[in-house]
Amino acid sequence: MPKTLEGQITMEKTPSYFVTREAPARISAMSRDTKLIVVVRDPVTRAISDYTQTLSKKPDIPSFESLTFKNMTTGLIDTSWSAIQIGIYAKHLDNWLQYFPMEQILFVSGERLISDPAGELGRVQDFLGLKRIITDKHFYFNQTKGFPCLKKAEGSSKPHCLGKTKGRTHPNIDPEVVQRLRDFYRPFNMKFYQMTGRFFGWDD
Ligand SMILES: Nc1ncnc2c1ncn2[C@@H]1O[C@H](COP(=O)(O)OS(=O)(=O)O)[C@@H](OP(=O)(O)O)[C@H]1O
Repeated sequence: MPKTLEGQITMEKTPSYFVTREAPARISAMSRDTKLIVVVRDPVTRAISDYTQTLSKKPDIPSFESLTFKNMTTGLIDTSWSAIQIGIYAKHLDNWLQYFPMEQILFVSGERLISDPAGELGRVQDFLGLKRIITDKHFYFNQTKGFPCLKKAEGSSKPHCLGKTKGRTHPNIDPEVVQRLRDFYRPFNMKFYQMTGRFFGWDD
């Protein structure tokens, strides 16, 4: 990481940090003051999105349903499959809390980032000790895309929306498998809500 001058914030983004065992110790050894921001969404939708992304690169992979189970007959879920593993947020957070206090970690809701981007970014700005510069007036909702877009991109007068790889159509998954996954994640989600003090609403 480059040195940071007074009045500057240095940021780095890598999705796999949150689920990498060695990451908290290494980041803490670099700087114990580091603030951490993690975007989380319903782990079931997350798993399907993850699978959809892999499928777009490797169309020959087995079905989501068959990858979900270690044993289809007993219904034993394959927790070693990364698409499933990553969504066990409470377990990953436990690992981070060995090195960082909860006050240094902010969880952003992926769902709210779509339905209320300004509200969610308001929390981010507060967490980073920044003035709330980004507000509702910076966004509009693009119905076709299903995502908010920036009215003006930085250094441009043109709007900016998310790229083509965001908002891929997810395949239809057997509702029984989805339900089985909901049941699997529920206790981990409850623990995660408790740990973070925020109810993400994935288990309504
Ligand atoms: N800004 C913002 N707000 C809300 N949701 C967002 C945002 N950026 C990415 N996404 C969604 O995250 C999913 C994974 O996207 P990634 O950027 O990590 O990967 S990828 O570029 O699509 O490969 C992928 O989810 P799905 O589209 O549901 O599969 C993205 O749409």
